[in-house]
Formats: sequence, structure tokens, C-alpha cells
Amino acid sequence: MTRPPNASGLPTRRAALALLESVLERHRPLEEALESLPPSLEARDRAAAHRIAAAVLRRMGSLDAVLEPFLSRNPPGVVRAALRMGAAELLLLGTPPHAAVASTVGAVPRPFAGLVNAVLRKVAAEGLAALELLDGARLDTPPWLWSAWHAAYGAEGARGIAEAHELPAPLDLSHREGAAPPEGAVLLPTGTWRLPAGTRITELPGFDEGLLWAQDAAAALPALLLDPKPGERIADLCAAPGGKTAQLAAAGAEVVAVERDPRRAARLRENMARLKLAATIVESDATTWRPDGTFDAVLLDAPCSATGTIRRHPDVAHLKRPKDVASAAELQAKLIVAATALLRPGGRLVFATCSLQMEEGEAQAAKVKGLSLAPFDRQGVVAEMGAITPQGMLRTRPDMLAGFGGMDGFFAARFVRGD
Ligand SMILES: C[S@@+](CC[C@H](N)C(=O)[O-])C[C@H]1O[C@@H](n2cnc3c(N)ncnc32)[C@H](O)[C@@H]1O
Repeated sequence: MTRPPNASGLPTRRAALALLESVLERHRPLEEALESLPPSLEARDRAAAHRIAAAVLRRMGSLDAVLEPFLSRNPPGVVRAALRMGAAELLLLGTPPHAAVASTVGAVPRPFAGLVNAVLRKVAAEGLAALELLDGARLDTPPWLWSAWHAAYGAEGARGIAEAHELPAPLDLSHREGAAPPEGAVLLPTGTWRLPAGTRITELPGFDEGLLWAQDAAAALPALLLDPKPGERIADLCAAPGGKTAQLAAAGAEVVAVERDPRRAARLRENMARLKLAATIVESDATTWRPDGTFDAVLLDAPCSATGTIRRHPDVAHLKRPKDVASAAELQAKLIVAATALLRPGGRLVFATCSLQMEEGEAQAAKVKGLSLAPFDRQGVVAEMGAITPQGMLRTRPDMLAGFGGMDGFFAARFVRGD
């Protein structure tokens, strides 16, 4: 009998190693690394490689601590990556030990096969017990993020956030009116439909018909809180891939969506076409864009460090540094000035970021000039989740809605322009 080409599991492990090398050595985002995998790789191998690489990135500190006692010296980069990968399969992903060990051994250069085999056999035998004794939340969180979250949210908050990062995020869906919830979907208090992690949106009924789009429950809140009205002229600055543009357009607003990156603008166009929603898409830098006329409202979902999305993008924890927070905050300040100039008197601005860092949230909002803060309602479902601050700003964290499986970290504040 001929074996299918990937029965050995080798293409998956080689692809997972390539993903880890891209993120950890070449500092490229995981999504970008996935796009660079060979087109010949089968979809299920690509998905499996993604799952393995994401598990390693999510729990890397813990995996290294488990491996440490079994290593007499620091192994070369590719061997360490393979050991992390094998350990993730054994301890986190439930791969049968024989398959995990054999396929990882097959993926490393021959001279290291014996070492990898011996270490992974020990991990298979003793690793789970060792893992349970570790402080995973602490080990898997870069120290600078741990300190920043500690300062912002206290010891319990920092730990809650880090613990929420240990598990992959579910698939959250926003939908158009008239869509039916996919089988098994849970309705969250905020209106988002939630399906288990690993669900493929492209296979859901309603996807091809343009009735659904993927959007974390927290990411859906800023556009909701902007409260778009039919016929309002709204500028969506920094718009791709378009989750919020779709919400605004679905609410009947006349949307102008501005995106600087041409490739991302193309994705925004594709997404809006699939959803059969109308928006004027402008490829431009929002800091210098000067349209004719003013807007009733502006949604500024600004570029940021994205530390609120670590559950979905565990590479963020390895790629971002404090200087990235500082430079993103600088750009956000410029974008807020540009957004302010677009508002008609009485017009409103919602400034949002998917960051857990104060510099990109509360501290940024406190520096806004020429607009008045219009606090969000302290009643209603969002407030009941504990996501409205005493100042009336939105602050979600991955440990909120814990009973439902958490949500991304997001910040939003609303402002109005005086007459
Ligand atoms: C956080 S993402 C936006 C997500 C989007 N609002 C959504 O809901 O799908 C930020 C976007 O801003 C874009 N961007 C960054 N700087 C920009 C600028 N100066 N002008 C316009 N777009 C910019 C990025 O390319 C990226 O697509």
C-alpha cells in the first residue's frame, strides 16, 4: 500500500520548524511566516504546523524549563526548536508519544537525532509532572510585560491576564442581520457568536454568503460603542482588514475607510465584497489624509503593540519590545490630531487599540486635546462585564468573560468635538 506523502508527519514538523525559525530568529510575525510556507504544503499540514508553532510560542518559557534538566549544554538553534516542538506535542497537544518523538527526530539533522530522541523520551516519561510544578503564567510572560501589567492591573490582574494566555482563543463571529447562528455557537452577552478554538470560519454555513466575519468579542465593542446611525457619515481610519468597517456599514452608515498599506487595503476590499457591504475605501496615510467636508463620527482603531491579542497571536509576546509601545503611542497621538480635524462640531471620535499597555490606552486618552471625553454608559452588558473604567472608558482584558473563554484586551475612549 502506498502511504500518503505526509503519513510520516515530516512535512508538518519541517513547516513548524520553519515557522519557529521565522518568528524567533528572523523576528517575523507568525501570520507572515505562514504565508511564506511552500504552496505545495497540504492545508491540513499547514494547519497542524501552525497549531504546533503557536503552542510552542504560547508556552515557551514553561517548555524550556521542562527541557532544561535533560540538557547538559545549550543545543544549536534548530535542535532547541525541535525539542520545544516535540515537548509541546507531548505535553500540550496530546500527540501520541511514538508519533511525536519519531517525527521530531526525523525533522532534525542526522547528527542530532540521538540527542533529540533521548531527551524527548525523558520528556514523555517525566515532563507532565514537571510541567505541573511550574509557574507557567510567569515563565511564559516576558518580564517587561509582566511588570507593565503588574503596574497597570495589580498582581492579581497581571496573573489573570497571563493565565488567560495559556489557552488558544476561540473563534468569535460578528454577523449580518438575518444570519443564523452556526451549530454549537454560544451567544455572548455582547452579541458575538463563539465557537471552539480551531473552528474554520471558511467551512461555516453563511461564510460564502457573506453573513459572517471573524472578530474577537472585544474587537467588536469599539464600533458598537460609537453607536453608528443609518446615514451618518463616518470615517474609519486604519481600517484593514475591515471588521469594524463591516460593523459600521452594516449599521447603515456611509463609511469612508482609510488604510495605508496597499496589501491590507486589498484584503479590506475583498472582505467588504464578500460581505456585500458598501464603503468607500481610500488608500492613504491617515495622518495626512485631507478629505472634502467633515464627518459625523470617526473611528480610529489605531496601530499598536497588539499585546491585547496574545491569545490569538502568541508571537506578539516574542516580537514586541517596550520601544514598540513607545513608537506606536507616538503615531497614535498624531492620528488622534488628524482624526480631530475631520470631525464636524458635535461630532464624536472613538479612539481604540488592541493593547493592554496604558501608554496606548488610558494614558494616551488623557493627553487628547481639543475634544471632551464623553464617558461610556456605566450600565449595560459591557459595564456588567467590568469593562468600563471609573472614567467611562472601555478596558477589556483576556481574563474577562472567563466563564465563556475570555476575550482580547482592548481599550476605547469616546470624545466629542465642542461647537
Ligand atoms: C489595528 S489594525 C486595524 C484593524 C481594523 N480596524 C479592523 O477592525 O479590522 C491597524 C491598521 O492601521 C493601518 N495603518 C497603520 N498606520 C496607518 C496610517 N498612518 N494611516 C492609515 N492606516 C494605517 C495598518 O496597516 C493596519 O491595517
